[in-house]
Amino acid sequence: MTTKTLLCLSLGAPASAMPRQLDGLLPGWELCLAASLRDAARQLRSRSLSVGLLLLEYEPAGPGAAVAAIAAATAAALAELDAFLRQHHWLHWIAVCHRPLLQHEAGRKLVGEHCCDFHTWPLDSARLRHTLGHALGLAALRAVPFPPLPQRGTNGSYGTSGANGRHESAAVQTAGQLVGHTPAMRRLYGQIARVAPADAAVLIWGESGTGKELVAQAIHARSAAAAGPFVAVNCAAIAPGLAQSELFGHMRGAFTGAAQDRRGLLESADGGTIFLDEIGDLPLELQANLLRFLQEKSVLRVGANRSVLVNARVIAASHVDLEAAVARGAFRQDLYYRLNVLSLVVPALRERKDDLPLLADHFFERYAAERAPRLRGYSGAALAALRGHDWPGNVRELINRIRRALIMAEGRLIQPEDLGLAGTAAPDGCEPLGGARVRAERQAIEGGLVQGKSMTQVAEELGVSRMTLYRLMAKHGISNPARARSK
Ligand SMILES: Nc1ncnc2c1ncn2[C@@H]1O[C@H](COP(=O)(O)OP(=O)(O)OP(=O)(O)O)[C@@H](O)[C@H]1O
Repeated sequence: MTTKTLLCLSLGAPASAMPRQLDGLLPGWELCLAASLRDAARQLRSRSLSVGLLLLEYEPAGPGAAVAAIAAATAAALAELDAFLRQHHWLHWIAVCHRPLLQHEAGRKLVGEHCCDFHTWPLDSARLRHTLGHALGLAALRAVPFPPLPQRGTNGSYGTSGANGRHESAAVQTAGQLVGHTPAMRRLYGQIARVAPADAAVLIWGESGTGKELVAQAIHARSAAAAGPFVAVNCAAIAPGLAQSELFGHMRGAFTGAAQDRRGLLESADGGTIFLDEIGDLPLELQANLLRFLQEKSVLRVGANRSVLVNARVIAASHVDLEAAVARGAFRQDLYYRLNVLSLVVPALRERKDDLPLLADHFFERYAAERAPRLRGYSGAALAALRGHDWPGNVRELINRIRRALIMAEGRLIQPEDLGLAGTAAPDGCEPLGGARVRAERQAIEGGLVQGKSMTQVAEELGVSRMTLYRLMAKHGISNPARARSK
């Protein structure tokens, strides 16, 4: 029997009340309990969940006090919840509340906008189970690997109304959390769908802020381990002295301060995926241990004399050239080969500028709670400025600029200066350097390949290693002509 998992977020009542309220109500469901928005966000980061039950315990002050008695504190809590639900809109939410909450405008709006159904106390448990089963079924339908991509209409529109009157079609909303419809992104979606079911390690390369963690999440969500945890570790952020115990765990007394046995991050990813971001920053000593884990699928806690079997898939990511790190002796070659079984390249934003309007609309909606209500979208000049910029910080930079604009904009439309991009729109007839650079790179590779030379020769002439040549070919979607000829 497959496990039915549910996030239960209870607000407005003591955390201890929740297990009691749900006791015996939902047999066959595994409940992930969260008593705060922060707690819920944490659960959503570490698990792949598609259905959420919102237990809204806000009660009026007393009988008859119904509508007016929803205190200011409750209104503030509802506003905070509204922002949270906007952020986690891909979940199917079902609300359980007291009837008076629905007589209050903020409560009614929140449930109406974010939830696919609601129930009031006292609960009809059979109907609740039916609703939850239905929501899970809908979520499973939606989880079909990357739904069809949005079709650009004749007027350049994409579906229902987005920030610029463009449509954010259902496809955009649900392609995991990755947004983009350019050939480069479509190629990436195809690669994600292909590597997800395999059990091998995956290495993701891409500049900082391109979305490597989202790609890792998308692979996890489509893998056989999707119901298990997704544990993300930033190798660059672990304190050097603690790295061994953080990753592999420790036994009580193993070192000063080890007051009890503690499992490491690898063990907590058992049954799921461990995402090792900035893998190039992992100290050499730990690289050896990680290699052992990849070979033996077991971990030895610090101070332990027996190892524990752990079944976790490893997805690693790097924004630095690991091959160069291997050449410098900063990264183990055997680990590099072990991790690089399946590799993906996430394209930089400057290489897929046709995604900018879609991404801009997406973040306009995602951070809607931060914007002034009068703000309607982007001016033509702002869209041109987005296109004219080179995006060294990639999607993360785009998010930061849009969030700044949502707060700073004074008019009804975002202007280039709100984005901090005044004067960056590409003047007619002059191509921004980023685009020109990418095109030149592609032409040089294609030029070398068509002359029937071996990959080693082409790599030598271009002044890069063979691995880098393969990586660049994947980035530009250039296939190996020798392989194509032999088909
Ligand atoms: N294609 C995309 N669609 C929607 N959001 C995206 C996309 N790519 C990136 N993002 C968002 O951009 C931000 C940065 O993405 P992420 O952290 O995955 O990048 P990264 O490549 O792992 O960065 P770093 O190398 O610095 O760790 C996140 O908020 C992520 O949600």
